[in-house]
Amino acid sequence: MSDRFREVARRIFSSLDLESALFDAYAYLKGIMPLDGAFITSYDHGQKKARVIALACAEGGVGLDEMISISDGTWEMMGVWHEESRQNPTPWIRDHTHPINKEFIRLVKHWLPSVRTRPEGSQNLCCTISCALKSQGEIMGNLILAAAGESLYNDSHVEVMKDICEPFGMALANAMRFKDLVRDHQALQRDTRQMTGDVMIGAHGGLSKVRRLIEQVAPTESPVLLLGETGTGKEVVAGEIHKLSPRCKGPLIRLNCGAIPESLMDSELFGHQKGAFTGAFETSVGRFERASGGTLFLDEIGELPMAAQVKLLRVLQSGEFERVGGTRVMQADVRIIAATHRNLEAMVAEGTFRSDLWFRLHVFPLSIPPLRKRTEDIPAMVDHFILHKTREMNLSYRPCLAEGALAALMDYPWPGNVRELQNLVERALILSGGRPLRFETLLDRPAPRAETKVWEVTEPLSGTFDDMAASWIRKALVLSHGKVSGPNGAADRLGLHPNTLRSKMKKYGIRLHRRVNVN
Ligand SMILES: Nc1ncnc2c1ncn2[C@@H]1O[C@H](COP(=O)(O)OP(=O)(O)OP(=O)(O)O)[C@@H](O)[C@H]1O
Repeated sequence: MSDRFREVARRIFSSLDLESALFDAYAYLKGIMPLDGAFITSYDHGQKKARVIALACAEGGVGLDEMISISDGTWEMMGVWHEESRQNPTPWIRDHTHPINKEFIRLVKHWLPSVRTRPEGSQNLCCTISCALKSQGEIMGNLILAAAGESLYNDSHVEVMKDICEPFGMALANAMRFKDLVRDHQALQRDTRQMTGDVMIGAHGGLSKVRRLIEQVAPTESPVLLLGETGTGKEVVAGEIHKLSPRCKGPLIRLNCGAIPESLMDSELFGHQKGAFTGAFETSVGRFERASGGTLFLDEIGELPMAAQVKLLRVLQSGEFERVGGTRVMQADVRIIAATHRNLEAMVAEGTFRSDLWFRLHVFPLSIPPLRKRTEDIPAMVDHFILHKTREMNLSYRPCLAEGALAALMDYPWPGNVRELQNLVERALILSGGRPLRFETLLDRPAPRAETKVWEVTEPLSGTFDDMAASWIRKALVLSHGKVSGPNGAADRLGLHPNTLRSKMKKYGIRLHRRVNVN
């Protein structure tokens, strides 16, 4: 394997964006041969049109995916070339006098506005060297390298082309497959949204204020922080923001920060190069790259480990990131929506969430009220869930509600919010056997009632908050026999991270080398 092959392969496979990979390869090739532009094209023989998939020149890489009509004369010559390339893949040199190159200059002027504005004549001489790009024996397209001037390419450049056409062919095939996958994924997302209703119930009721805020923030690029109890619809709101944003044609990619082990978090966010760590058998694309041009929804952001918080902050500040084990700096082209059911401000005070990251995310906080505070939405939600669950469950009938059923729902505190209501409707449908739906018995259990505890103050306050906190820490240390971390340790009993507990012990002057006094 030649060094040229290795270097070009490394560059052309460095990114799923064919245009940036092509620009990387172009920068390398420009150092070893005359070069002003590199083009990856394919031809539609039915329509007699050329498709420019990507091009790279001094200004950078551009992904075009544009169809251009070609004159009949040129098309015939292209047909001959295409047929010959099928039989014999030797690269072709075309000098500045070749008629195809005259047509090529016309196309280059069309694709590159900067060429049009250069002094007349400076771009009118053009040599090209091109080769067919094949994958599994099929011609997928062509690589055309072009330089302004006369008779610039010779046999040594043919050897370069022979070396590099294979990785270019594979990269083109992968890029086309990736594009298909993205298209499939978007279609699937559309279908899923249609199946689940793709509507935010309550937009004109209990969520009307939320709806107004969504409409105000969606057109901007600002990060949004969604706050609300579990199941209130934070993901639904994130979807609405994305849908109404200028990024709506791009992907909406979700990462549940609470579901990824800490050791894999960097790789999930930023991707990794093959061999970056034990088990990294393949290069993997992270969520930042997958969300490129769209929105990255970071759910359960409060669960993001400290080390990952630092890295996320760095990306939000610089707009750049690298894959784990990679050397190439990539631009982050995403809009961030984060969500949490936790009190991030308290976490910042406690030292478990970085204050600088909180400031970055807290640009536009949007609170979604719990369902018990917008019971007016319950009837429409029940209707909506009955409609969609009967479809999903392939039921031939659509049951109605029994008398008093709605009243029972309106009276319930809904600790699990909309998700709990959705599950309840599904359970009632399964049990109904076609009879009117009733919920009373399903609700007949001691629900964990949020916000219903009545606090009674029987004693006056004695001491400050710090005094109380220090006293609790001492008690927890006594109960855990001085053990700070681990199961049944003081940190565990207090619901704190051991490091947080240690820093608080330092703050309150609590030491462990002698018996801890409770008071
Ligand atoms: N306003 C709404 N209209 C229609 N469906 C909703 C609405 N709000 C929530 N849902 C449905 O309720 C379920 C839970 O919503 P979602 O996952 O968005 O909640 P969440 O706040 O993100 O929950 P968690 O905090 O657990 O991640 C989903 O199936 C969602 O489709």
